[in-house]
Amino acid sequence: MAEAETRAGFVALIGEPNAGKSTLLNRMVGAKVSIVTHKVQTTRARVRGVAMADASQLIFVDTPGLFQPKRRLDRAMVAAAWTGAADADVVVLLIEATQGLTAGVEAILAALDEKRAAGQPVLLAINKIDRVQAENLLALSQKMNDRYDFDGTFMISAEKGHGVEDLRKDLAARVPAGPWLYPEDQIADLPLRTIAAEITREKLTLRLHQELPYQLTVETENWEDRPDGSARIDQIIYVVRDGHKGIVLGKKGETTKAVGQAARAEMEEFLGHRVHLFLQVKVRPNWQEDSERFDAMGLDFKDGNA
Ligand SMILES: Nc1nc2c(ncn2[C@@H]2O[C@H](COP(=O)(O)OP(=O)(O)OP(=O)(O)O)[C@@H](O)[C@H]2O)c(=O)[nH]1
Repeated sequence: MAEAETRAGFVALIGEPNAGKSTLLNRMVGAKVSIVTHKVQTTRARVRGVAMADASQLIFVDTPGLFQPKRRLDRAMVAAAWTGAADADVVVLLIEATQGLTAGVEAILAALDEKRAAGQPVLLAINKIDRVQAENLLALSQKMNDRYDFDGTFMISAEKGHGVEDLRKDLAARVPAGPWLYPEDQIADLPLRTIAAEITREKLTLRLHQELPYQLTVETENWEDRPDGSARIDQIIYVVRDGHKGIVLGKKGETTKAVGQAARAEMEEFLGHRVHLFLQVKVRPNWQEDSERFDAMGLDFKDGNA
């Protein structure tokens, strides 16, 4: 008997900030490749994870949150999101059951009407169903399907896992027949340096709350694998103003120290070996306007129409 036919394809997850894209990706892929926090707009790099579903390989393009672009960097993020969606074999629009058909979701649907490639299937996944009543959910599903011709509707809780298997199975059947594109054990094609920088940025965001989450960036400057199996990782936290340096450092450097400890622990868990992490805080004014940095973050500025 012939073996099951292999399939492989790209799946774009799109949705408003905070819809739960990273949570869903992590659950599908089964490893923490995209950073989840309670803050909106955490996905700055284009993160892809690879999930296996029966004989199918699903390559997820986790797009940055789609929102109204204000600065040049933001426009590049939106362009990156659409680039991912345009190339995908299947698009999954993730919305929040608690929010429903918001103006933001409307804007995405309008953009989909315009940009959707011929024959490109678009699925609707209503997320966070653990937080709403069943009858409200059915009404929302009806409303969404009246508004847009979805190829399928799934009700899920990315966090709790409800409905995720059904979505995975459906995606597995939709991607085209063909050889797998990634080795089976490969979970992400993001460079480890970027993942390490994202981990530190997540810890900073959690620690600093309201203070300046959107105005700093983290870069991994140096990574040295040591003969004893550990790694020395040097990172720089860039802030835009001198006054921010003190906030990031904290009294006697205690904020940076706590961030470093939390980030190191997570890096060790992710990498499976010991890490010596060194953090420095530097001022770099207007990094958001610095187009050279976009490539380093996985964003293609050329598509940014800025
Ligand atoms: N109750 C509940 N919360 C969820 C669920 N899925 C995600 N969340 C929470 O919603 C918040 C946002 O989730 P993320 O996965 O970071 O959302 P995102 O769409 O990737 O957000 P951006 O990176 O800002 O685009 C987090 O606090 C999650 O824990 C769910 O099924 N139920």
